[in-house]
Amino acid sequence: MAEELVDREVASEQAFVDRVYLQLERAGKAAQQLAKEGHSRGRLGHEGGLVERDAMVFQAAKRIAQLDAAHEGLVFGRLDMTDAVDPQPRYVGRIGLRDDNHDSMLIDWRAPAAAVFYQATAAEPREVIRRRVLRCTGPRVVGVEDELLDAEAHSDAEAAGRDLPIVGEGALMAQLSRARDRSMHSIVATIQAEQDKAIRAPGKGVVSISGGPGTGKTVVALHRAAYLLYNDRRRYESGGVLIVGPSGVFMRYIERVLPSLGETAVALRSLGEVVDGVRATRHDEPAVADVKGSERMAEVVRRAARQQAPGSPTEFRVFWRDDRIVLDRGALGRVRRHLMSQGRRNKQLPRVSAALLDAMWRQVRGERGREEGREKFDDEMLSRDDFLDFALAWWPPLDAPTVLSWMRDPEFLARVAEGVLSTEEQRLLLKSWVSTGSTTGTAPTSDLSIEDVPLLDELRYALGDVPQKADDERDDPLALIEGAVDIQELMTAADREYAPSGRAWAPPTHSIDDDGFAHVLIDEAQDLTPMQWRMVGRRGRTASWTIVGDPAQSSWPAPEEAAAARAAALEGKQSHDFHLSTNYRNSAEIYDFAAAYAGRVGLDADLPDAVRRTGVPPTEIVAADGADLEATTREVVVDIARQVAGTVGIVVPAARRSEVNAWLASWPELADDAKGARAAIDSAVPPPGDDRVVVLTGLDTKGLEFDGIIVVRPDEIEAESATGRATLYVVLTRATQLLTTIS
Ligand SMILES: Nc1ncnc2c1ncn2[C@@H]1O[C@H](COP(=O)(O)OP(=O)(O)OP(=O)(O)O)[C@@H](O)[C@H]1O
Repeated sequence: MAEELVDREVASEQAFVDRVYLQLERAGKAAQQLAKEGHSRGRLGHEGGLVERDAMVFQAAKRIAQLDAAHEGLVFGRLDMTDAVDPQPRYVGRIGLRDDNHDSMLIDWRAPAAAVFYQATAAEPREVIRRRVLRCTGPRVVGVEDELLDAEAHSDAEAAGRDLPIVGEGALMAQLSRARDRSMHSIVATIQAEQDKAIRAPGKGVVSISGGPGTGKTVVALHRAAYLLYNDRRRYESGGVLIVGPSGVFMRYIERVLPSLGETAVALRSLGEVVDGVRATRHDEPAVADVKGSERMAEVVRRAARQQAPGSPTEFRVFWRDDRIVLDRGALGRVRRHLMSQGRRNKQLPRVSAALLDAMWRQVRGERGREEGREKFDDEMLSRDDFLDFALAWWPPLDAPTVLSWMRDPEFLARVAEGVLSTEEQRLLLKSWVSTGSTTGTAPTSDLSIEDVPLLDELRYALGDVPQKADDERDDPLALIEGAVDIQELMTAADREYAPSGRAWAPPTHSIDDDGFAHVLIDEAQDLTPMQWRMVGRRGRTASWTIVGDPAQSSWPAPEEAAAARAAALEGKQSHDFHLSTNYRNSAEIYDFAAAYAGRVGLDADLPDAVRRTGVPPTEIVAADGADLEATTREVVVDIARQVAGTVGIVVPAARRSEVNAWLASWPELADDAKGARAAIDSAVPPPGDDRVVVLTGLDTKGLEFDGIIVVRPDEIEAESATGRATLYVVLTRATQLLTTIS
């Protein structure tokens, strides 16, 4: 009987969903037609036609992308309101859709009219009688889950002849028990009231979202980005939304959420990719990372940017009429200081020759020379190759990688780090740089570590962009120093923000003037070093922000220093704080185990309630090193991979990663019968395809989740760095179903 009722309800929802898909197809065709018309207008050739074409094609393409992305679970919610408000059902979906009469068929989940879907509760039903979540696979309705919010209004409505049966076991539990795959999914159908508040907070100042593990901070922040884009598309699409997360693996884990919500106009960057054109994926060892992340590096880098280029000339001599002119160290030092006081180094390039000529002219004492005059003197010098070569070699246009490579020289580093870094700290820096690249010449950016990127960015800002030359001078480096240069007009973030809409976020330009965004969203913010805060701060000077984090999960050892850098990055902006209190990831058994660990080692953890019980507590196993450890790990991994349908993470100390990878490659049963599980060979590179089993270090697991977690040698993970206990706490909070530790 109950099954029949469910079938009947599913069938009736299917009829509505079918109508929606039909309408969607029509809307898609109309958009394509618009695109086609746009193209043929462009072919007319006149300028007006082209502008019109761009606008139309863009709008149409955007609409098509939106519709394509919407294909998964397009309709997910239904509200039945009290008679007084609306006797007709209201449907909520990933995008809004109207029928041919322009009446609303589907309400966009971000629209004000959809807010009640998330905010109504049994305590405060807000005229909602029944909230229904539709579970769909593509266009097929496979189930419905109802919640009765107002029993009194329900019996009134039924008495008045409306048929509102309550079926299912609750959408949230069904959603939380699903097997995990390699990407994060959107939660539009089951956003909880406290999460909804953070998602819909106004796009002003800083919205800060805190909460313990698994409370939905990441997924809420992503839905917030979609919400902001929906509500102020012009501002955020033209100004750009920057989303920063801890690692490349994490960015790939979350990258599908926004497109599935119909949004593609965002820049998703890991901390190693924040600077345009740079992509670092390797971490330095913890002791080195601590030095590179410290705010003190800003001073070291600033000094480096002011140093004379190593190997550049220190003297220039020339005869002119009766005078012997010598620019010696002292004279050049004065010119250098004068130029440096005028602003960023590269910005001074157009002034270099004039400043040198000033200093030289002062040495012209002879009568003949004086009589011929300054103008003649300048003309003659500027036509001499030796002068121009000198000027260019003495004040060359510099890029950040080059100056960073200077710091690989111990003497140079000692000079710029004096009084700021200890000898031991300098040794650590040198060790990390010398082991990865040459000590001379320009440095490639390909061997940079994630911790080098903020140093590079700091240098970009200390040096300034090399002024752009006019097109006809582009190939002539000397054009830079021959006085007037046509500096390309660059748009600031504010210009872009208010540029005519219809143009998406501009592509990377590598120019610091184009670094700014309209919104900056930082995930796992507790891990940002002071230098990383400086880097992201520069991208959000005029932006609104969303900042997400949990201090107990922090792997930065000096929290006060990071807090100060964060405050400086957000200076003058008002903060609105939201706190999430329910853990949706871990089973209660697993989270209790992790929370007990946090208490035992003295972490000041924010402890959420875990709402789902599985009846399976974590397992602790002891194994001796060597063959025993491998055999035990193998047994546990194979067992867990068979028990869970989704992903499995083997978390190991960094020093054991290659060892465990080698084991994995040699275990045939993983390939054969553990339900399609195969071993990933290197966790630094995310495995291809849909491998279910991966090997990760503790730091790699930040922000991720797996159905099963096996922790190999937790004590070693704990001892790996000064913040190893926080890292192990993170590791223990990654599993949705099964957790085993092997000590
Ligand atoms: N309202 C919800 N409905 C369904 N699933 C949810 C909901 N909120 C959170 N989740 C799920 O809970 C899990 C944890 O979410 P998320 O990763 O965003 O948490 P987090 O707070 O960022 O975690 P951590 O700080 O531990 O990395 C995800 O699988 C997410 O989809």
